[in-house]
Amino acid sequence: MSDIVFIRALQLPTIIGVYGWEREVRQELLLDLEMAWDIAPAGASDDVADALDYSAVATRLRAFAAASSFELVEKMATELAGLVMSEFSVPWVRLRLCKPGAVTEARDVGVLIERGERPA
Ligand SMILES: Nc1nc2c(c(=O)[nH]1)N=C([C@H](O)[C@@H](O)CO)CN2
Repeated sequence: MSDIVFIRALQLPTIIGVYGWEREVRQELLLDLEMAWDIAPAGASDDVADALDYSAVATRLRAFAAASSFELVEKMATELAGLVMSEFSVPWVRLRLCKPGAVTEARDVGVLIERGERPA
C-alpha cells in the first residue's frame, strides 16, 4: 500500500519566529502534507467515513497553529507531524513547512521532514 492523501499550500496563520517583532504579529506559514493512507476502502464505498478526511485534518492543523506560539519552524513542523500521526492514526507523513518572505531574496524557506514508517 503506497497510497497518499495530501494537502497542498494550507495557510497557517500563527505566531512564529525568533525576533522580538515576530512575537507580536501573526505570520502565515504554508504547509504541504503527504499522509500514507490506504484509499482502497473509500475508493470502494464512496463514503467519507472510510476515508482520511483531509478537511478534518486541515481544520485541526489550522486550530493548532492559531493557538501555538513557537520560535522555530523546526518545532512547529515536529508538532504538526506528531499531531497528524497521533490524532488521525496516520503511520507516515512527509511535511514541508514554508515561511514565505523570511529571507528577502527567496520566495520561501523552511523545513521538509518525514516521520513514522511508510507502509510497503
Ligand atoms: N533553521 C531556522 N532558521 C531560522 C529560523 C527558523 O525557524 N529555523 N527562523 C528565523 C527567523 O525567525 C526568521 O524567519 C525571521 O525572518 C531565522 N532563522
